[in-house]
Formats: sequence, C-alpha cells, structure tokens
Amino acid sequence: MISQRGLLAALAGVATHIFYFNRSEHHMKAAIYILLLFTVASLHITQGITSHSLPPQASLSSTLTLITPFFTGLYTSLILYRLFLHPLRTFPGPLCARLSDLWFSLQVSKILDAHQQLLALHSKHGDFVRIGSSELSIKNYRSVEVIYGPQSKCTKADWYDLTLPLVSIHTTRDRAVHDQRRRVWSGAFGEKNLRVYEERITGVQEQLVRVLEGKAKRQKAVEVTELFRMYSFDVIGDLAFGQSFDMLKSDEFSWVLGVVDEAMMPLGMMLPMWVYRLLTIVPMALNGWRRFIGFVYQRVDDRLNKKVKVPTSDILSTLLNPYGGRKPSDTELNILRGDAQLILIAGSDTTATTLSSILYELVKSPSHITLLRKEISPHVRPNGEIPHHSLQNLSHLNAVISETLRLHPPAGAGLKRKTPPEGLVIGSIHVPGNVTVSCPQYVIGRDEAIYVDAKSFIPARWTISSELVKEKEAYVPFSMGPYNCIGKSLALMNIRLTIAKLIMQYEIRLAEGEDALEFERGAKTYFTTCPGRLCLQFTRRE
Ligand code: HEM
Repeated sequence: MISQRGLLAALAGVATHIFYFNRSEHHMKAAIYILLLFTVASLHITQGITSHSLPPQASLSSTLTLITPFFTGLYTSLILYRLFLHPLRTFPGPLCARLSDLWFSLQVSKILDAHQQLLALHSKHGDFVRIGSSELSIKNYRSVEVIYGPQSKCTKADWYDLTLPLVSIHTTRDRAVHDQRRRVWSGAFGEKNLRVYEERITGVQEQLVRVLEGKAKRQKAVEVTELFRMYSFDVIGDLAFGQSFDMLKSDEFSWVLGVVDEAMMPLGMMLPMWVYRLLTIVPMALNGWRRFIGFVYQRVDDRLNKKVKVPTSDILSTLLNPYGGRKPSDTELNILRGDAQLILIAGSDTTATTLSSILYELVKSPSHITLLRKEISPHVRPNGEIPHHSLQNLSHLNAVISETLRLHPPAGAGLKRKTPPEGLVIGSIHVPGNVTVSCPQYVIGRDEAIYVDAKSFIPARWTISSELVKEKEAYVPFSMGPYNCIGKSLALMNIRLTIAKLIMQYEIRLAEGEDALEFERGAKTYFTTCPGRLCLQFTRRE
C-alpha cells in the first residue's frame, strides 16, 4: 500500500511536470536539477539521522520512499501527456519517438546516418513526421519558405545553445544580436574581398595540383574525400586567419582534421540538447571538442598578438574592424572565438563535401565532363588560368553544382527552428506553437513530389528542362532568409574555380577496383554531412 507521504510525493511529481517542466525550456538546467536532487536527498537523509535518530540505512530508505513516487508521478504524467495530450499527438511517427527524444539518437548513434534515417521515416510516415517528443521533421515543399523565409516568425531552436558560453553568429538565438553580427560579417564577403580571396584560393590550388601531379605520375589513386577536406581546410585557414594549415604541402592527414572529427562526432548522435549540455560538464566527455576549441583560441590569440603576418585582408580582419585596433573585451573575445570556430567548420567541410560529391557524380556520368570542358575551354587563358568572372555565369557548370547540392546537400538533415507561440500554417496543416521543426534538404532533394526522376543526376533540370523541378521553392541548400549562408558566394567561387581547373587539367575516372558504393553508404551526418571514401584516378591531359 502506498503511504500518504508517497501519494503526496507522487502528486508533487505530477504537478512538477504540469506546472514546471511542461513550460519553457530546461535544457540548460539539467546539471542544476541533478545537483538539486542530490542536495535535497542528502538533507533529508541527514535530517532522518539527526532529528529522528534513524540508522543511515533506514533514513536512506525513507528518502527513497519519497523520491521513487515523486519520479513515478512525474514520468507517468510526462508519458501520458506526450502520448495523448501533446499538441503534436495527431502527427504520425514512431511510438518511441513520441515518448523520448533519445529514440532518434539511438537510431543514428551506430553509423551517424541521420540523413538516411530521416529519408526512411518520411517514406514510411509522409510529409510530417514526429521525430521527437516535441519535434517535427517536414518535407512538404511549402514548409521551407514558412519556416526559414524572410517573413518567418520562427526562431532558432534549443540546438543552437550547443556551444554556450561560446556564441557565434550562427548559434546566437537572439535575432537582434544576430542581425548586428551579420552586418559586421557581411563586410568580409563583398566583391572587393572576394577578388582578394580568389587570388589566395588560386595559390592553394597550386598545392592541390602539385599533390595530384605527384599521384598522376606514379599512377596512384587519390582518395578525394580526404584530399578535398585537406584542401578546404587549407583554403579556409588562409582566408580566415591569413595562414594556410599547409596540409597539402605535407600531403598528410593532419592532426587538425582528426581533432575536428573528434569534436564533431557527438553532434552526429543527435543527442537531446539537455544531454549534450550535461556532457559539457562531465570531465573527459567531449574531449575532442575541448581540444578543437583550444586550437581555435590559440589561432585567435596569435592573430590578436600579431604573431601571424596577414598578407592582405582576411575574414578575421573584417571581424576585428569594429574594435579599431583596441583589445576586445572578454565578451567580445568570446564572440570572436565563437565566430572563428564557426568559420573553420562552416567554411571547410561544406565545400569539401560539395567538391567530392561533384566528382562522384561526374565520374558516374562522364558525358557531363565533356560538356563542361566544351563550356569552359574558351575561358582558359594561355597560362592555364581561368578567372572566376568568366566562370560564374556558365550555365552547365552552375547546373552541375546545383544538381549536386540537391542530391548531396552538405547541411541536409534539417536546420532546427522553434515555431512562434501561435504556431504556423503549412498548406492546410496547422503546426502548433513552441515546437521544434526542420526541413531536411536531403529528403526534400529526393522527393518525387518535388523533382521528376528525383534520384537521377540531371543538371539540365536547372537549365533547359526546368519542368523537371516541380516545386522550385523547396530547393535551399544554403538555406534562406535572415540566417542563410553568408559564405555562399565564396563557396560557389571556390567550387567553380576548383572544378574547372581539375576538369581542364586531368582525365578523371574511378580508380581500379573502386565501385564508389562507400561514398554514399559511408556518409556520416554530424551537423554537416561528410561522404565516405572515393578513390579516383587522375591522369594529366595533353
Ligand atoms: C557548399 C558550401 C556551403 C553550404 C552548402 C553552406 C550551407 C549553409 C547553411 C544551410 C547555413 C544555415 C545554417 C543554419 O541555419 O543553421 C549556413 C550558414 C552559414 N554559413 Fe554556410 N555553407 C557553405 C559554405 C560556407 C562558407 C565557405 C562559409 C565561409 C566562412 C560559410 C559560412 C557560413 C556562416 C557564417 C553561416 C551562419 C550565417 C548566419 O547565421 O547568419 N558557409 N551555411
């Protein structure tokens, strides 16, 4: 029989869920709750021993007779609410996903394939899938503009609290702070800066060609997924910090990439944010992240202490402009460091993924290599250079890039947003307020309701065969609206320059024995998606 005290504790559990946990966000307070629980329990045990002269064992069991019904009440209320009363109760999705956000984490934790899991869930449940207790994944084409567009009232979801206390333009959830940072950032991507960046990219490209040349001469296959990661990190190191990482020079997988991989790994597990925040205070957990942040701090400090010679302006110079040469305050330094780590991740893996995905698609459909050469050759200068201004409007080159980003979007598993309190309407469906929503570009890109022959690589759908794109507004690999990719022009410039150079200088085909299956099968989604291995053979063209 449950005692009166136990009953009261159970009711207190129910009330705590209804009146406290069911309101507002709690992901930042998990550690405090655990601490509170241990403090209250310890006080109760001590009081039992000192005031009621109970033996320690008896005082502990008396405490447990309160804690157990409290949590039974709390979780019973939580489970019943999530199953039968939650505003998302009518949306389809796996039963376990309704009960706990940990369900999705468990699904993806083995091979970090959130993009594939979402594809499978949508093909089973349709356009709207409840993938967490309070989270919807949506592939309906109308949802993109409503959730991410310029008029959207959605805000960034709790996922963006991931790096706190480090904040970047990307992770700040305060729209006013974001817009202010965005104004500073936009200075780094103007026409004048892009021209400087082009020269610098061409410099790193020479290293890339040197590596390929060495392999071509020895007829060695090239693992391009890794090579493009090294290349993209070298480019972003140079453009962001004024100093390349020189990975291509040594032609070795640098420890920096190892640290980045280790730092990103936990993100791939799609943990609920409260679990992630708890891990940030557990010693040894997230060590990779700590090492990565240490590396970023060092880079920023080196810049501030002028230990690095910056040849011409780099992205960090623009971000330092507002301080007019004075030392940034601690808060400003935190933002600067946050932005620095963002540039490294956002600016490198995304570009690397796109470069290797383009080559993956091209070696499978070599006719497009021929078409690209025909389009690019009139723009190659006698010294072999191909200036970006002559590439940027080439229709087939741009179509190849767009089509690759449709099938292999680097940030394709969905960007999480929180709906406004009044909710929003997508077509005829009302999505409730204060829930997390996202539109996975990976799933949208493979949807027959949006693209004809969706699984096939058909660049012409972006040029002469526009009827193959049924719903154009669904395509946003760089996102849209106030939080869209600020580095889009830089990314596209680098991709055009690099692909044009490689296509014009080399014959490229699958290496001996390579079936290219691992490229998609081995792809892992952290926040960005990194493809699996792909070995190609590069041969110098006459
Ligand atoms: C193919 C390459 C790229 C793709 C597909 C891409 C995609 C995206 C997407 C989808 C977002 C929105 C993220 C969100 O809402 O959570 C984003 C944001 C961002 N990207 Fe990119 N990106 C690419 C390259 C770059 C490059 C080269 C940079 C240069 C540093 C860059 C810098 C940023 C920044 C700073 C943001 C945050 C913008 C803001 O919150 O206002 N990206 N990117």
